[in-house]
Amino acid sequence: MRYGGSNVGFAAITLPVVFGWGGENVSRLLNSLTPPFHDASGQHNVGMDLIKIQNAIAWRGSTKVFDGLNLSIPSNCSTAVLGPNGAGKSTLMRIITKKIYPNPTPGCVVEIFGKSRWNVWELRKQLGIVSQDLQHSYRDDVNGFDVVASGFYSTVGIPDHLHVDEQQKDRVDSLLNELQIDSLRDKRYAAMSTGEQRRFLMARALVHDPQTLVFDEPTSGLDIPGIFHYLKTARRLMQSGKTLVVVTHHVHEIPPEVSHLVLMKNGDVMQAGPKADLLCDETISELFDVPLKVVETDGYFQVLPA
Ligand SMILES: Nc1ncnc2c1ncn2[C@@H]1O[C@H](COP(=O)(O)OP(=O)(O)OP(=O)(O)O)[C@@H](O)[C@H]1O
Repeated sequence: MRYGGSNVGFAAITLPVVFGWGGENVSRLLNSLTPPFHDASGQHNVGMDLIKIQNAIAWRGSTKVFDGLNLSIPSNCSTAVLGPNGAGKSTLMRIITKKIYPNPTPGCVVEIFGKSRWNVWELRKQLGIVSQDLQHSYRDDVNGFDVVASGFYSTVGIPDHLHVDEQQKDRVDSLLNELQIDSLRDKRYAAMSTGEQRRFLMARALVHDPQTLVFDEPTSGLDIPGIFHYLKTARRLMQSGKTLVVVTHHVHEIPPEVSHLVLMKNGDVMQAGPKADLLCDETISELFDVPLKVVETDGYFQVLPA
């Protein structure tokens, strides 16, 4: 089945339209404005932030979510952005995925891989995203294969004018196999369980083999085996050299390999630093405004009422 349209694609189209540009030249121009994050060998430039946001003011409807947000996520380790409901995590995700833009005030910086301007399709090749928004974007009748293949085009489904070639089909099939969802290849996405849908979105995020993946509330709606499957997959990805950013309000979603934390509260960064320093009773109690005890077993964390 073939489908068109996506918010992600919309964002990619919006940039050129807003600036009055069009075509491939746009991508070339945008990418030439700042130095590339990757050098000629495809390695990350050392010391550059993965995401850097400075002085960002952002609104959702009539709510001012960020009033001068400063946040940075390092490129040399995996990070969890942790915070309670309403902290601004989804809004941050929308800024990263270019679904919303902060007010264009002087001093406002939003850099991803060291670049402030992106062709969103190019960005998708380097940043694989699994988000709640994406999970709910697919039409009921799209099948598993198309969900994954649509990652090549950052679309939701495969529009009629786009073609999935043999090499792309092979890549999709190998990812379905890797994530153990090949038996669901032709199943309707709407008829899949939440956990199955999440695995298809993970495969979709991996089609370009991006160095960096962003998982937004990755275990929301999953049962215990589903949570363990996510943790196992996330760990395997990090052990194979990928960088993960996990955006969550649950400490149990933070795999042992994640070493850096950004704690968000009330639209601001409360603290940021090594996980070992921040995942403690006092800091996590302050973050969630409730007395909590943090327990750790084999690098996995959980919180209990204090
Ligand atoms: N569409 C909207 N219109 C108005 N206010 C909104 C809208 N979406 C979010 N907000 C507000 O923006 C603030 C930040 O919300 P956001 O969804 O970014 O937080 P969050 O950390 O992702 O929360 P959660 O963990 O519950 O998903 C909240 O006060 C929320 O009520």
